Amino acid sequence: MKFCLTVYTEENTVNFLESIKQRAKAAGKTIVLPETDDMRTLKAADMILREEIAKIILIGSKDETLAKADGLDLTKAIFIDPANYSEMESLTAKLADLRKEKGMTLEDAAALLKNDSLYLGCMLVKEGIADGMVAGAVNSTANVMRASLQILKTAPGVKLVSSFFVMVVPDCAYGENGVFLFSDSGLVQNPNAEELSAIAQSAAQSFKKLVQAEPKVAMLSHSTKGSAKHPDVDKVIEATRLAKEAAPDLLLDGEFQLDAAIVPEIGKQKAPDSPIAGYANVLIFPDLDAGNIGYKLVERLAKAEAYGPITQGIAKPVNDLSRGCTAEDIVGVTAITAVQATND
Ligand SMILES: CC(C)(COP(=O)(O)OP(=O)(O)OC[C@H]1O[C@@H](n2cnc3c(N)ncnc32)[C@H](O)[C@@H]1OP(=O)(O)O)[C@@H](O)C(=O)NCCC(=O)NCCS
Ligand SMILES: CC(=O)OP(=O)(O)O
Repeated sequence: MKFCLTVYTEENTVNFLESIKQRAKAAGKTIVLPETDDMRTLKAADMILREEIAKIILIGSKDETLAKADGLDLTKAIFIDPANYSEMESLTAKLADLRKEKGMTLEDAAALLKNDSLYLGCMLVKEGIADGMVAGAVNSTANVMRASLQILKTAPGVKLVSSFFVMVVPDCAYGENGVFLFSDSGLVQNPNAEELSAIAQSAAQSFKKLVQAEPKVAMLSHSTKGSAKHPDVDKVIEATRLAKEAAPDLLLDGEFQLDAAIVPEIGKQKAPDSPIAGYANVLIFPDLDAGNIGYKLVERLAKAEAYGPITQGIAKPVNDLSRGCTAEDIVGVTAITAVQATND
């Protein structure tokens, strides 16, 4: 089922999220939330189950979790307790086999699955017991991503896993009526030109899948079309060239300063020959410092909704959260994860 998202009103937050939730509901996917000790996660599970956005697996003891979840309805959650889960032995053998070249023994795998719910969650996704995982309310991004990268690996034909945020900016006419994709704001620390080009191409696909509109991709820099000279600028120019070569049909251009990328009048002034200057809805940051600082600025100062970091290029969807997230953020990222798990 497809929902048209090309028209946003000033209530674009509601439109984006509601559309994603409807698509998630129709998909009927199962998502594992491994951070069961976190109250925001339990509140999110309650909301997700009540709204029937996805089926939920919680990792941990059912009795202990229900005792903590006073006032919440988690009766429809599936509990997987590492202390008595029937598949533990088989998952242990599979994990040890997967990581044997890295020196992992059966004992190591058993200890990891028993003590680290991120690894157990990723194995549930790997084995198809869950369709995706959402974590990071408690764990750092590096820990969430390391577990998923080690177990799930990249999708076929993809060399690099990276991440993005869907930013829904209130009262904003820029981008897709205030909806943007920012990448990479969470994972790849210092991409070279080739990696930056890969990030841009993945981000365009992610935008198409989630926002269901035509991506217009801006390669961001502190320079617009040669206005500044520096090796950092050269990197973005080369990444732009590589991305255009690899995906000639993509509406992608650069290098742009942020204003030239999203403000039509400034785009026209600084880059008059560009087909997308001033109209970009996918913003590719030159490195993780810029991307992470950029999304937090827009989230905190413009009061934007920030969904992510969402992973792209991974074999199956595992998504991270900021440790500063709310229960509502977890609901949104879970819905996005369920949509990512679909084939449409
Ligand atoms: C995610 C992160 C931990 C990976 O770091 P790392 O040091 O490469 O981790 P590891 O060496 O343990 O790598 C784990 C595996 O993932 C692979 N991998 C790492 N990054 C990858 C990427 N971007 N794409 C695909 N595979 C990747 C490695 O090759 C390795 O595979 P292997 O163990 O099968 O050989 C690192 O990129 C990171 O810390 N990023 C920043 C996260 C962060 O703090 N963000 C800010 C807040 S959002
Ligand atoms: C995405 C991000 O910045 O995560 P955290 O705030 O948890 O570091």
